[in-house]
Amino acid sequence: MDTTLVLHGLEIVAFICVSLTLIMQLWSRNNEQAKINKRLPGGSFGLPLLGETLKYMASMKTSMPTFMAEHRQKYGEMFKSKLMGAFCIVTTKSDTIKWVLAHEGKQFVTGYPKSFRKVLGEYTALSLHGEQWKSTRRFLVNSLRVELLKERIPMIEQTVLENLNSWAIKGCVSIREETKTLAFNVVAQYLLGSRLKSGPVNDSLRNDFYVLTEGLFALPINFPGTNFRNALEARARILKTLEEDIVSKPRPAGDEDQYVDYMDYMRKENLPGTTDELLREKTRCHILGLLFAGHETAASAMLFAVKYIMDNPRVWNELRAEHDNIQVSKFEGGNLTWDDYKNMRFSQSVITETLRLANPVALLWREATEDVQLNGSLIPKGWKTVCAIREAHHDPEFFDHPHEFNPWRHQHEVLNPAKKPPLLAFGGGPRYCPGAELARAELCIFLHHLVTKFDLKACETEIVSFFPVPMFSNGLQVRVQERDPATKCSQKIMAY
Ligand code: HEM
Repeated sequence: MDTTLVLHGLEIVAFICVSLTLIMQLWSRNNEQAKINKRLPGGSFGLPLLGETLKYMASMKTSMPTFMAEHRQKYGEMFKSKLMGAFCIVTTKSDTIKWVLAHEGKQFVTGYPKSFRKVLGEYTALSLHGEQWKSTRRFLVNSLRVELLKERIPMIEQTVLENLNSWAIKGCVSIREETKTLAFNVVAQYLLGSRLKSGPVNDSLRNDFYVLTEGLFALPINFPGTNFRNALEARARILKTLEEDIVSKPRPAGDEDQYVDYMDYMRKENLPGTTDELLREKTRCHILGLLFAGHETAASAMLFAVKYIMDNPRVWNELRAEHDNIQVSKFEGGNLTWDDYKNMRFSQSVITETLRLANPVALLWREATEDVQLNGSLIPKGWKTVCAIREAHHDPEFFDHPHEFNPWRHQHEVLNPAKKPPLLAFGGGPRYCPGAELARAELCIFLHHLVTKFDLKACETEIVSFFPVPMFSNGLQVRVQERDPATKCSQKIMAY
């Protein structure tokens, strides 16, 4: 037989075999996918590439976001979706969310979207997992511990007073701007001592954090003019400022400095592969992450607390009575103490209710490290699990009239303990916010001086929205006046 003919025949056989194998593989993969799909909860992946991202963002930019509630109604408490470029299972029920958060490092690890990790950096706590995260976490918990916080109460009070005293002079203020400045100054001093107290470096850093926040959950399109690109550039400027304007300058005597402390600590931890250059980069990134996490969240909580107490005279009066009582109990207007803070019970409920309705963190992101079976549905390995805490905070099963601002619902003595509302404002499980107590203390001190010294009046009607963070259309413009002397108390107020 002609050898060319034989070779030709063999080629055809080989071609058929390869094609058959490919078809079989494709078929089995489709089969596998079909089996997985059957085990996924209901839901929709939305548009190709974009998924449901734009739909979610558009909903969060309104005053009454309905994306999650509508999906929950249609598909149940867990549903599949595609958000920020990732296939995900969204959970909206507090029990399920708590379970997911509690299994950090086991079935789940942190899984924030690409834009978030790129903008905040790979070395911030929320991007790290495994041993690197554990050692950073130990440092965080230690540096934000209660004993240290107690010592810093005078510093926080001083910073609050400096900020608030300028309000009355200005007359009409943007509460968003003012609370951003205040919260930034508190956390900057907490971390870096007096170096960042005020001035042009402080101003430029704060402005860069505005830009950075806008890009955190933007589509990761690295093109001039996009929010993502602007945020990356802001990040680079922040890191440069930290290195050149803060760290390289001599530390004032008596200042604490978490930058140096973190570097020393990580050097001692001696994680494999850590060069000196990498250590400096990690440290800058760590401080950037803390400055961000510590001020954007607390500022947002202060902003919304102001709005809610202004809109609810009964709350304002009860809050004022609580703080007037504390004030008259002090000798000649002495400074606030840790015990005073611990006595601000109604204020704590106001803060909790503010965070329930307008938590600065709407979604917590995890990634499944293995196939997880949850509530009868599958979360496939490698998929994101999105914990919708804002939605859980509006669950009518736990919160009557969930859209109403009602701080009294958190006063546990009047609650049936079995129905204690599930609060996830500071997360849960091993990643529970290490700055929660600092944030609460700062907010309480802020409320104390606000309601005891000033009367507030809204300047205009503003529209609220919740993306990328909760905010008001004009930053909440408020007319601030010294408190009417007729309402000042000279005696302890007994009944409130
Ligand atoms: C009202 C204010 C605050 C709110 C609502 C808040 C909320 C949260 C939430 C929900 C988490 C968990 C994220 C997750 O599990 O994925 C978290 C983590 C974190 N928070 Fe806060 N936070 C606040 C204030 C602060 C402050 C003042 C600091 C520090 C100065 C801080 C530092 C951090 C850090 C470093 C983490 C990451 C912890 C880890 O990954 O182990 N936060 N925060």
